[in-house]
Amino acid sequence: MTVPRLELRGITKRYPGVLANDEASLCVAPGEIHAVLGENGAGKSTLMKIAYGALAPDAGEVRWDGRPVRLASPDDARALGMGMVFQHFALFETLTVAQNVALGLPAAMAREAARPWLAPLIERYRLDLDPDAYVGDLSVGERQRVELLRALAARPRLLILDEPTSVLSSAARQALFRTLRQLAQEGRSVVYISHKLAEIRELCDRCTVLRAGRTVAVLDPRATGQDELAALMLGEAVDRVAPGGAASAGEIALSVEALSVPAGEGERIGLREVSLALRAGEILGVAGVSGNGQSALFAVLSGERTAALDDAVRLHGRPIGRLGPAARRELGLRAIPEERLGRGCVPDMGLDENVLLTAPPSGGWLHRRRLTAAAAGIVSRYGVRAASPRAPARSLSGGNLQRFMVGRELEGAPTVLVVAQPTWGVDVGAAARIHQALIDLRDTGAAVLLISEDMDELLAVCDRLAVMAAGRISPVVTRAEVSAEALGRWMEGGWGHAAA
Ligand SMILES: Nc1ncnc2c1ncn2[C@@H]1O[C@H](COP(=O)(O)OP(=O)(O)OP(=O)(O)O)[C@@H](O)[C@H]1O
Repeated sequence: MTVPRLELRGITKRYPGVLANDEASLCVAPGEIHAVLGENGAGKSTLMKIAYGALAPDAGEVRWDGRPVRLASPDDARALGMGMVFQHFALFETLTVAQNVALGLPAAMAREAARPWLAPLIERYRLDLDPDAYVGDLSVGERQRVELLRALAARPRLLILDEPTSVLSSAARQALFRTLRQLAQEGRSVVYISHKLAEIRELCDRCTVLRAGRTVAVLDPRATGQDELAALMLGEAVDRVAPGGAASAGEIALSVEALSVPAGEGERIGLREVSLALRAGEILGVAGVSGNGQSALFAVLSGERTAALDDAVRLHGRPIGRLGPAARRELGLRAIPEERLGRGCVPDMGLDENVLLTAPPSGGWLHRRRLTAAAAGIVSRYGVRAASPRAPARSLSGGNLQRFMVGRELEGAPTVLVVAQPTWGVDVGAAARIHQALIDLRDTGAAVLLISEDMDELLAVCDRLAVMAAGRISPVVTRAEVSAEALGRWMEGGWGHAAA
């Protein structure tokens, strides 16, 4: 039998009130693409941080090439030949792509020497990045690709990817898969964490399933059905989303008219002549590869960025272009951004205090007990795993924080909801619950604008769809009229001919 490249034995890790890993194990062979699957909070990230030396286990052993190793820090793991792409970005915004890559390389590799082979590396992995661009000017999708590039630059013998495809287009995902298969053929190992069961079945040779911190199965994902995989990780079957009756769209609830805005901080593209009318009682999807103006669209609709003129944006017919987010919330508009930490939540504040962020108390009085009760309500209704309703936001697993934020905004009973990538990082069970919640909200007559890169998600819940490309928006089509080819063409900005 070949010696495993990486082996984790009996790993236990306890946080206050939570047993994140409970004698968990993982065994990855050379040249293998190995999936780690588990519901939100199952302990995947914790286990990976331990493998990568970012976290010390309370008990258990890490083995590399058959020998026990003590990893005091990620530097030790990198020195062995491990690379990792984290779910949350750890990039320097004031530095360029090339500088960020150089900083990620082991000191032994000449840093300046990175420059000449960087462009071919970007080309080879189809990462579509400018080495001289400042990371601060890049979109979320592009930053994700910088993280990936940084890991690949060190030529790792084992690469851990924590939900790498959540912000990739399907073409980029296929390119990534080709790359990962190539890495595996070269004898390198890949550990692949994802909630996307279809991807795991397409890409991975083996799959370790975690439930409540324990390893409950190691299997061949290709020989296991999707429903079976979901049931294994959740311990129960997943409810199917009921799309509900055909929506009877009502009055225009939110609209922008020929709006152009320059690219904001952290954006490459702004909005170019965007007109959009969202109606009550419908879910309108905005598809497209991130970095094409979606964040500018989100910002001008949520009020994070105000327009020069009041009537550039209208809510229920009322000009609101110059109103900020709080004033728009008063008028019934809620917005859920794609970045969870920092923008949607204050990481060091408790969940109860985070409720306060978008629901300030009436009369100016703070009732801590009421806040805690509100947070507890969201925690139970949206199945959020948290040590308590007062637990700091940063102590939640990524997917659980996303559930909490979606729940918090839905509880505000908005008449208009603008939401970006609502199921980024959530497991299949929670994704189904969030989709159902959006459909239920629509059925109450609310208008929902869903900005997403996930075509399956858009087709599952939207009544009408448009595509964003290069800061422009395509014609809007109903779900019945949608063709995958047309959408693909539109994502390249080619609706001039398509619409004719
Ligand atoms: N720094 C921390 N402090 C307290 N609890 C934590 C901390 N980090 C993680 N936890 C808890 O440990 C458990 C496992 O979290 P982990 O992030 O490993 O889950 P995960 O499987 O990666 O989830 P997801 O799919 O949502 O990313 C969760 O209950 C989480 O709340």
